[in-house]
Formats: sequence, structure tokens, C-alpha cells
Amino acid sequence: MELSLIIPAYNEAHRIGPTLRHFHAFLAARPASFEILVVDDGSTDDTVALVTALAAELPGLHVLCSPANRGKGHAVRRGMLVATGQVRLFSDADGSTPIDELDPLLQALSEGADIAIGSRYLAASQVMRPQPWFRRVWSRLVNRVVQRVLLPGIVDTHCGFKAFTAAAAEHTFAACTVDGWSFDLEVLARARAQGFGIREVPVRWQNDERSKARLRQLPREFRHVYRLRQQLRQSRQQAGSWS
Ligand SMILES: Nc1nc2c(ncn2[C@@H]2O[C@H](COP(=O)(O)OP(=O)(O)O[C@H]3O[C@H](CO)[C@@H](O)[C@H](O)[C@@H]3O)[C@@H](O)[C@H]2O)c(=O)[nH]1
Repeated sequence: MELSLIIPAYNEAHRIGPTLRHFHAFLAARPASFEILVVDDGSTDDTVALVTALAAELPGLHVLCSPANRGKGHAVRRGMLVATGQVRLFSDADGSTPIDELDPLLQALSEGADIAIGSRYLAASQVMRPQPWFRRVWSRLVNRVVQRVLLPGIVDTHCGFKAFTAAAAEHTFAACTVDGWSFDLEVLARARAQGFGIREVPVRWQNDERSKARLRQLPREFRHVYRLRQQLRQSRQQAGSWS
């Protein structure tokens, strides 16, 4: 399998159908073999039924489901570890980053990066429909803190469009534990600590107002950042004292 596309989905029946048809048509028009894995955990709407029906029509589309809702991080991790592709990409169910932005990410991998991440905040990025002001403030705030304490040099850790080589996906996700939104920065921080090269790539992106992220989740994001920094520091100190 050359490419695995992982899509975390929670209560996405209202919009995932067109996204899947579009993604499938894009990938089927290319020579590379592919699989699309939709990872649902406990949706209370018709997401699973809808994707199951589409899977009978679109070869290579599969749905993984589990009863309890654990969060986007858990779903992406599960998909990344079950996938068989040499390249593993995850994308949001609303297609907020157009699927043709895959090509610049593949280019970055072919040039030697282990992980290529879509970015909304580079000079060449194009944000076609921005998020509301409080989401932009949230995103910039988290990114500022993350850049300072965890991932210097990466300006957008949270864009939901990231491609990994199989080795990078398997090593980093196997070490991850964060189930919620902060999984993005956990996987990047662990990847860097393990020596994998990350390249940030400008992409086109547009907001869909029907977001599941809530401002009240912000303190938990910061707690994750600091906890992760402590863990990585301790591992570095242990590695230093053993060498
Ligand atoms: N399986 C599963 N999927 C989830 C869950 N929560 C969210 N998702 C999936 O995660 C994707 C993003 O969720 P949205 O609700 O569309 O979030 P957003 O706010 O519009 O997304 C932006 O901010 C997020 C948080 O920073 C980013 O993770 C995301 O990529 C994007 O930048 C969607 O495919 C959604 O179904 C969950 O509990 N379980």
C-alpha cells in the first residue's frame, strides 16, 4: 500500500459524505495504491452507517469504529497504527485543507523529511475563510506557548493535515498518549525527540464553522504542553545520565 489517508470522525454525518467522495475521486485518479480509513469513536449520529454504505461503493474505503468517545488524538493514533501505507496522511472530515495539498507534502517527504505538516501561518499559506476571532486568538496563543516551550521553529502545530513516513508514524504514535486536541503537538514533540525531521509546508485552508473544539478546553491544552515538556526533559536527563 502506497498511501493511507486517515480521517478521524465524530458526528460527521452532515458533511463527511461529499468529503469522502471528493477525496476518493482524487486518489483513484492517481497511479498510487491507497486506502482511506475513517476512524469513528462513538458518534451518536449516522456517521458509521453512512460511511459503511459508501464503503460498499468506493473501493479502498474502510471504517473503524469503537463505542466510547475518546477524542481526535485517540482516533488518529488508532488509524495511524492500523494503516499499512508507506505514507500516512491524516485529514479532517470537513476537508478544510484541500486534498490536492497532498502533493507539496509528498514532495517534502521525497526530499528527505520524515514528517510534512500543513501550515496556515507561513508567508505562502492561504487562509481562504478564517476562523472567528476567538479561535484565531486561541490558536495563536497555543502556538506561541508551544513554540516557546516545546517546539521552537514550528509556527502551526494544529493544522489537521499531516503526512508521515511509515517509520515515523509507527515510532511516534506508538509513544503517544494524549487523546484530545493536543495530540498534534505531542506527536511532533515526540518525533523531534526521536530524531525524525519535520518540514512545515504552506497550504490552502478554510474554516468550517461547525467546529467541535471549545474555548473551555484551553487550560487542558496548556496542561498537556507543560506535562509533555516535563516528560521529554526527564527522558533527556535519563539518557544523559546513562551515556
Ligand atoms: N473520532 C473522533 N474524531 C474527532 C473527535 N473530535 C473531533 N474529531 C474530528 O477531528 C476533525 C476536526 O474537528 P473539527 O470539529 O472540524 O475541529 P475544528 O475546530 O474545525 O478544527 C481545527 O482545530 C482543531 C483543534 O485545534 C484541529 O485539530 C483541526 O485540525 C483544525 O485545525 C474532524 O474530522 C472531527 O470529526 C472525536 O472525539 N473523535
